[in-house]
Amino acid sequence: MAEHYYAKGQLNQMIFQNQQTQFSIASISVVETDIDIDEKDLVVKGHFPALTHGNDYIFYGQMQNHPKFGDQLNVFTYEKELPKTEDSLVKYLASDLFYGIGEKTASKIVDTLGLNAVDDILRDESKLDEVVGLKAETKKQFIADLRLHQGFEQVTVELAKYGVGLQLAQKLYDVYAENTIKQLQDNPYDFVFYVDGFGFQRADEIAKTIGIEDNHPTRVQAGILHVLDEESTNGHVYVELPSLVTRLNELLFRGQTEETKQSLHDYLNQLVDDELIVMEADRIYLPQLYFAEEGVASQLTRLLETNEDLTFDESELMAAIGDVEEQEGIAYGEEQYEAVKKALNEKVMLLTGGPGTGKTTVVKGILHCYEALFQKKEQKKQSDYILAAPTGRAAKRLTESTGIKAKTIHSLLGWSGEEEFEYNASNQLSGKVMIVDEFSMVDIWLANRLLKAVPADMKVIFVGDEDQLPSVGPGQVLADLLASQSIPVCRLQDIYRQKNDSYIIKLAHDIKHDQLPEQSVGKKADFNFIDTSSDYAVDTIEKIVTKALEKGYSMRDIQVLAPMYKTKVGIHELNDSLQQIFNPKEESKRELLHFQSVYRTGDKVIQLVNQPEKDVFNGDIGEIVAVKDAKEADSNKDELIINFEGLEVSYTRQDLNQIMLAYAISIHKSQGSEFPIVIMPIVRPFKRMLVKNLIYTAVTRGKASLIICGDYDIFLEGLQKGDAYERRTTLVSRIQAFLGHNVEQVPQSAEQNLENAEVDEQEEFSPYDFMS
Ligand SMILES: Nc1ncnc2c1ncn2[C@@H]1O[C@H](COP(=O)(O)OP(=O)(O)OP(=O)(O)O)[C@@H](O)[C@H]1O
Repeated sequence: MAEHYYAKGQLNQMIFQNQQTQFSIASISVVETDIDIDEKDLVVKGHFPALTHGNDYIFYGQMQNHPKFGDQLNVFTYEKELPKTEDSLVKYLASDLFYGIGEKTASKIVDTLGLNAVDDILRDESKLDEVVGLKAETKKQFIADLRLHQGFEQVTVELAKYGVGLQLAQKLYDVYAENTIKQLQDNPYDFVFYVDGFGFQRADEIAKTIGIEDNHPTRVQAGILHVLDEESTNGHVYVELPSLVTRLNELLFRGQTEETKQSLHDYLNQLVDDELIVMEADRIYLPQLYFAEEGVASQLTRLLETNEDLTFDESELMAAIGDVEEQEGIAYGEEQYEAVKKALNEKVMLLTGGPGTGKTTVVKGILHCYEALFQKKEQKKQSDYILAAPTGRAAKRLTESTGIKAKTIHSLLGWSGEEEFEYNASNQLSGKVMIVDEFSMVDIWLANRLLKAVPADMKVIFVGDEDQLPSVGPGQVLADLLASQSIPVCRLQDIYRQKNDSYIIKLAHDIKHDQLPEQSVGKKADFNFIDTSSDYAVDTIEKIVTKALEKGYSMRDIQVLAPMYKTKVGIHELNDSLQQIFNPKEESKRELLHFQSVYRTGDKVIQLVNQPEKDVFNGDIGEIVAVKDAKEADSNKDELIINFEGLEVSYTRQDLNQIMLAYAISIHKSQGSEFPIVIMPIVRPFKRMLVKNLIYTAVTRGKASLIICGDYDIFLEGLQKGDAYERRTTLVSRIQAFLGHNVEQVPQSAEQNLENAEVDEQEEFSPYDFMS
């Protein structure tokens, strides 16, 4: 901090304040400074909370000359000195910072406890009992507020010494509160795994400052976990030893020697002994991913080997299918009929096929035929069927198409968000048939959890499109199950939906089979490719959206999909522009500012993470129905109320990083959903991201209309890049090993780990614990 200037003073006026980001500009009247200025007033600018009158503040930072506003102090950190007179202390305690404390109560506190009231209460909460007439609730809230404000300020001052500015300090404080500094001194690497935006390099610099040596186990261990974490964020289940060694040497020991390389091996062995990583041959796993793979393989083996066979008469099956055909007004194709039959016969089955091949039709057939053949004598029991999907929207679609309530996998398993799943190996689900749709989206960790909860007499049918993107989390479970050739499969190839006039379906299947027109196909009934450069893509999309709205389509019908958040045609930019069209600013619409975003009543938003306790899940799309300010909300905090298909959920500012505007969403987030109109920019800045299964996933989201705008050559190039998302997994060989096919030797140490009673303890971590 030596290079920083300081200025001590009192607030004249808050010029600007963004409550959420805490970005503030204020004018202060200076009483003491080392800055060479003549005026008494100084503008200070940076990330700090609203200042209150009557307090002394000390700001540290760099001077900057703003062309329009003149000299300003760019604040790096600040300290607040507590009020020094009884009057100003009363004003401070009666300010908006302390909920429920008015001037009368504030005076009482100061009269009773004097000028040291704040310090005394922070040291010993029972001091507040000396103030007569304070309700228990008020006391509790006051102490919490005091700790929040005072604690945060103390922490920011300390953190500044380690080069951590106010914005990051706020994030650290949200997680560690008053333990922030202790955690920093014990193990700053912890921040990398639990605080969004806290990088390994920064932790490493702090570690150096506090004297953690290069070869210190804490550092090396953090480095290894960091590399494994990054790899799992990219979808990989393991890292190969040579590549881990290279990465670690780069990360930890620039200018490595053979000696450090050797010690790295020693650390790896130590970590294996401590069960913090698992090594199998030359592969290194985070334990939770290793055990998830083992779990999926062993659970599938259990089901395949123990589940009972069902027997039924073929003529009865034909009669049952006949009923469904009559109901639906269609004739089941041969492969569809075979799929229904196989699903009834097999204990576990994979049903895969591109769009419009009749996966849903087969699911309906399975449900109807199971009921007709095996529940003949009983009353129809819906409780025998479990239908599930990885996202809320996919579950809703499945419910609509089958007439049976489908749940998200998380809610099916009873996830509370923090504790274990309610349904697990020792408390399994009940039912006879489980069908899981959109299975390509299920990652290795969730697949393991799901399979554990399946009882031995339940049939399992996994439905998915193998050409879509793999799961966001690690693994590629559907692709691996198919590749294992150990589980019965039905692949539907014939296309039924809008057989003659749907170009979307034709395009999807052409992409799948690598048959692409060289020339832009231009306009079709349900498809259009509009040539445009990246400079005009946003404009073009705005025009298309405006036209669609004029034609009577609603915000819910129209979905823009893009592969990237940044760049001038990225999701953020698109959302900013499209918000003006879909839901422009109006007097009557309330707004809430959050970082760079404005949320207003009527906005379409997307949930970005699973929140099982609120029953909202990653990818759910909702609409803001109310914006409340703190005075109106029960929580006494600013709130957004979002309606997700009838379910109203409230979000305080703290929760707002869980949502974003959803006029444009990522292709990854669109998995499992379909929209009447899909608009997709395919432009040069996206080139790096565009690969076949990404484009295929986007194309297959459009139900009635798909409009691509951009550069046809970039589109073709993307479609020719097929393997960019290949993931490192070992599920195929594990399944084969468990089933006794093509057995690969599992090393002794891993076997021991498996037998070890601590396996369950390991599994309590989820890969999400390591992913931001
Ligand atoms: N055998 C058939 N004869 C006539 N129409 C059929 C047949 N099978 C399916 N269809 C129709 O084709 C359309 C697509 O079928 P379905 O929704 O079952 O396919 P899907 O594979 O689930 O498609 P998607 O993945 O795109 O949702 C539906 O309208 C369905 O009624």
